[in-house]
Amino acid sequence: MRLERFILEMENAGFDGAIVSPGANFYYLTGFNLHETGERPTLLVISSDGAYHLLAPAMYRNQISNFPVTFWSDGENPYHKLSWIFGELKLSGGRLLVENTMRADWLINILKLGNGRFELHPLSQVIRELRMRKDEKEIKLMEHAAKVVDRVFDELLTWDLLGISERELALKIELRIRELSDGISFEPIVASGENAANPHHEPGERKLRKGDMVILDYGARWRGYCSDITRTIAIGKPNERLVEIYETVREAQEKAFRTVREGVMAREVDSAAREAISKAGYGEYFPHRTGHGLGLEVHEEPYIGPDGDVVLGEGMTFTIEPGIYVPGLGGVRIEDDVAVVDGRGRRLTRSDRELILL
Ligand SMILES: CC(C)C[C@H](N)C(=O)N1CCC[C@H]1C(=O)O
Repeated sequence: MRLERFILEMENAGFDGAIVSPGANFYYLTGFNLHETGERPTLLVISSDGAYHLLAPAMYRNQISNFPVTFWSDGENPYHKLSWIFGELKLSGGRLLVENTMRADWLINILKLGNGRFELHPLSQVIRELRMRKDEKEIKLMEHAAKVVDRVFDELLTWDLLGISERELALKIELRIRELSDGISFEPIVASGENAANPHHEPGERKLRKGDMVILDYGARWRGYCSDITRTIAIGKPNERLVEIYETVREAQEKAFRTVREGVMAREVDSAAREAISKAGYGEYFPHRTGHGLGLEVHEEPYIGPDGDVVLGEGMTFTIEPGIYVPGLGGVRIEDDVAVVDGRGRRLTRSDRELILL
């Protein structure tokens, strides 16, 4: 069980306990998807002695079973109950891990209860090692999420794209992802023409026209796990320079993928892509890392950048997505999701990477 493995790691690292609020780590450890509790304090308290207890709003009563839990109702003070939980778990002080993204008001109240006796550290310090290595079941879920985005890509190539606005196309992509999966893993990016020079362009009213290169970046979620794909397509014949840029990015992506194997540093994958792009004279137009870990979150460890000091290992899953962005002209990005399986890189997304002219 994940929670037991986590407790072991936490104890080995010399921590007395952990406090986890809703989010990917909470889901990873409990299996409960309580992402919507908002401002209502919801906290998983774990002691390195092996005991754990959840504090949750009473309105989530039906979503939590077979787990030690104390509910609080609107109008009650949840921190009185949290204080009781600390007592039960004998957590009166010491070194505690806390969720990196915990709300400040919850954190302040926890510190008050600790009365100066808690020394807080980020949870990621211990949980990152567990989260980074996916087991077979997790990889299967990610494969499913990847299949959904591949299918959406196949389908969108049959849509009438000439004259559609970026916003409309992003909506159509989102709708189709929602029909085929549990939802989107992030708001789709549709960046056409000169807008494609912005890696995180927000789809707007610009309509797709002949000669455009269009970056499409979108993802699906399946049973908590994410996919993330980018393809760049051309509407009619694009300008020669953009075709050259496309081929450079395609080669960079391929070279980076071929570098993936167990024992290689994340930064080696990044430099394979970066070198190919720099050699073609576009180094200054590649402003971001080559990729990022992917799993319960769309951005997680290991990060595949120039400073990537993680040694790639079995079960790690990440994207490879080099890009070139030239202001006033446009841009190209090609992205696949990759898993390290049997020591080698395996592409989870498999859509065509040749330049497609519509
Ligand atoms: C959530 C993002 C928009 C997904 C996207 N595929 C992505 O991760 N990136 C696009 C440009 C670089 C990269 C990033 O690191 O943000």
